[in-house]
Amino acid sequence: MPLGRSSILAQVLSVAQMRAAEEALFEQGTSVEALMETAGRGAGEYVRRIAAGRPVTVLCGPGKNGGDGYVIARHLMEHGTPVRVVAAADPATPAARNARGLYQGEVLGPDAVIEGEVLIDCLFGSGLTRPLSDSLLGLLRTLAENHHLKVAVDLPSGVESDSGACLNAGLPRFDLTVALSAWKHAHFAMPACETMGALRLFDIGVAAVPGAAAVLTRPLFTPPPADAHKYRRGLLGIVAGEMPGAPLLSAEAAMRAGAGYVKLFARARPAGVPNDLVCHAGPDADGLDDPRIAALLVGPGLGRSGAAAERLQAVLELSVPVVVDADALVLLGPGMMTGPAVLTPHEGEMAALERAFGLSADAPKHARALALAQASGAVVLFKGPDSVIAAPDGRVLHAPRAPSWLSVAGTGDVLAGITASRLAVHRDPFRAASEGLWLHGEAARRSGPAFTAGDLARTVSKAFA
Ligand SMILES: NC(=O)C1=CN([C@@H]2O[C@H](COP(=O)(O)OP(=O)(O)OC[C@H]3O[C@@H](n4cnc5c(N)ncnc54)[C@H](O)[C@@H]3O)[C@@H](O)[C@H]2O)[C@@H](O)CC1
Ligand SMILES: Nc1ncnc2c1ncn2[C@@H]1O[C@H](COP(=O)(O)OP(=O)(O)O)[C@@H](O)[C@H]1O
Ligand SMILES: [K+]
Repeated sequence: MPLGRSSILAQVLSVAQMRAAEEALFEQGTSVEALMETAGRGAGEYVRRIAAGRPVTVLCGPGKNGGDGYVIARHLMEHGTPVRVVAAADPATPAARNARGLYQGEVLGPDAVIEGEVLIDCLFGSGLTRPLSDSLLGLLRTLAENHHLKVAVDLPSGVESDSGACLNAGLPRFDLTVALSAWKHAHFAMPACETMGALRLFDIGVAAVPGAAAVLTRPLFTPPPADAHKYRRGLLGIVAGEMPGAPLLSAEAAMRAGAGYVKLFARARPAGVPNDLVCHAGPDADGLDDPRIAALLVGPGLGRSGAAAERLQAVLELSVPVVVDADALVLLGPGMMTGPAVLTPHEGEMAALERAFGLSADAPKHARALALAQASGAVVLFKGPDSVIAAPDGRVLHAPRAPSWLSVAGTGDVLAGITASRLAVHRDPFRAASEGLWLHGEAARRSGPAFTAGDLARTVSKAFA
């Protein structure tokens, strides 16, 4: 079945994939000029609305991003918005030269002193290959300082499309970034994504690209079937360790994320176990061989001692679908996982895993997640302000920005609990990671400012709404 337009619009493309998708449109008879016209008019309409009659300065570079800028300027002129262009360099491609030729308005050189209301950055887009020269960086920064509202077209100049790296220090921040034709990795990767302001995408009709990454969109949740019972909805076992607080937080979240039954396995019943959480007290691995267990969570509060490592080994040998988080990630090595698994590292745990699996950390975040997924055979949910999910089969999902209030102790335990709960429901690790990450972000959005991890865990059921 062909993909619907909204699935195609969720795809996230590398520069090479973007060029290939563009080539496919050319082969169907579209010209570069026509594509630039569509893209420039689309972005121009966003600019016209946001400018609301205020004068606009468009900074144009030599490539196609600059070409888009001349189309935007012409669109604004035609609709009565005052506009002028600052040309940082002469157009260097036939399409950009054509766009400049069609624009009849004012074009100033890079030395002009300009102050104004709205700045449009069309200096460089996805074609940026090296840092901006000092003079171009100076021009961009001066214009940014002298305008109130700043809009980047496709990408802010100075940002590397495939990695989200900022190739210069001191790049300006934008209020809005209008992506053209498809999302790029940089739109979701730190540090670039933080400079972009609100994100919008303008569709120019590219087709689905096989193997492309995608943005995490709202999953489809259904209530339990009419004949559901607690075991059919999934029994989740949470393996406690040396510190009781973290697995209790995971359990609070897991009980609200869909599993029919959440059971805490601890050596002794910890203080503060809520009445609605069943606790199985006994020695290591006691009770974990219950065939009704659909999924396990191990790691939060586990500890890093020899005893903790043995406990982890015993859990992984059961080959039950498992979420491996926190301390367990630091104890994990090649060959230890025997069943379906989700790993949920933050940056520090990722670095430990890369050492254990002999992987390089010198790559964009999504590529690091994918390399670990392929080396370990597990789905990897690499957390942070720019969380990303990768599967061994090559699927990659970027999360949209989540509230930075999540940067508080214990929210990782909540994410692990939600993800494990989803895994107990359907035993599909990639789906569990996607649903877990989405519910976690949505619970954070619904929790308002300055929440605790406990508040977040108690908000998870509302995120289903
Ligand atoms: N891919 C598509 O389907 C479409 C792309 N369009 C636009 O085309 C853009 C990509 O165009 P280009 O590939 O021409 O790339 P850019 O416009 O980003 O510029 C690349 C040009 O600048 C040079 N360059 C790169 N880094 C430089 C630096 N630091 N200092 C000086 N020169 C540098 C390159 O050698 C190349 O000549 C997109 O971002 C988007 O705005 C749109 O026009 C329409 C459709
Ligand atoms: N600045 C931020 N913006 C958005 N999300 C964040 C930010 N910082 C952390 N998070 C999220 O919060 C959670 C923190 O998890 P983790 O680092 O394991 O903390 P802990 O071990 O204290 O639970 C992760 O899901 C992470 O993606
Ligand atoms: K730009």
